[in-house]
Amino acid sequence: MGPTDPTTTDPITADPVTADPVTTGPLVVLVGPPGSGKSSVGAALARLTGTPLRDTDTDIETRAGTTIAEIFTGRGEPAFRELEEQAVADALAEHPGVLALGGGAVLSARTRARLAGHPVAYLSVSATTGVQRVGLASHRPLMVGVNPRATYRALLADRVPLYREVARWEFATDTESVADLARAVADAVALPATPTPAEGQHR
Ligand SMILES: Nc1ncnc2c1ncn2[C@@H]1O[C@H](COP(=O)(O)OP(=O)(O)O)[C@@H](O)[C@H]1O
Ligand SMILES: O=C(O)C1=C[C@@H](OP(=O)(O)O)[C@@H](O)[C@H](O)C1
Ligand SMILES: [Mg+2]
Repeated sequence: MGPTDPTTTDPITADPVTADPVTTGPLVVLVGPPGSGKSSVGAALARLTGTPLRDTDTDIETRAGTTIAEIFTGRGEPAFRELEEQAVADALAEHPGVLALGGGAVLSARTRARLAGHPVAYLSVSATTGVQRVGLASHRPLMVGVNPRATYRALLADRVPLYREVARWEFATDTESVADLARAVADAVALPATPTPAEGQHR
């Protein structure tokens, strides 16, 4: 996907809204399903560009003082989604660097509207690779179940249109390394790469 017109729908009035590019906020926002590499590529991008990383899953756990798995089990998914909506809104308002969202953040219409105008990159992944990457990780409560592959396919069917709605760029991640993806995102979004001391030694 190349640059797209960041058009979305006002969550209150349902009127189409064409957002102007925002001039403050994160340098780049990463969206995509679990296992697409948002957290890993986000960390690599932050290192590459010498900018801070923020991951809304970490923010939610810090604020709640517990794990995402505990929030899902103890309070339920709707409670988690409310915390997530607030965490994304705060990070969009406050964070100037690389921002990785949780895979389900785009389920919120308010969040999708808030993302309009921000430089959003969608990391895509096939169901086969996505399931391999997340495995049966219990810290991803949505993936715990009898048939993770069917769960993951259903998740992709629901969400791929939403990732595409909010993103200006799309990167297929199945056969790319985290480092190559970080460079590709930095190039597309025109982020300046800052050589780390380790890279400098090879010059
Ligand atoms: N491009 C990639 N190639 C190989 N492994 C990857 C890639 N991206 C992510 N992974 C691995 O997949 C797992 C999930 O990655 P993570 O960054 O946590 O994804 P997300 O935040 O999108 O759920 C981690 O073990 C990570 O090392
Ligand atoms: O897809 C989802 O609904 C979720 C994805 C997770 O983040 P990652 O996409 O970083 O794994 C985390 O927010 C939570 O377990 C719910
Ligand atoms: Mg993550």
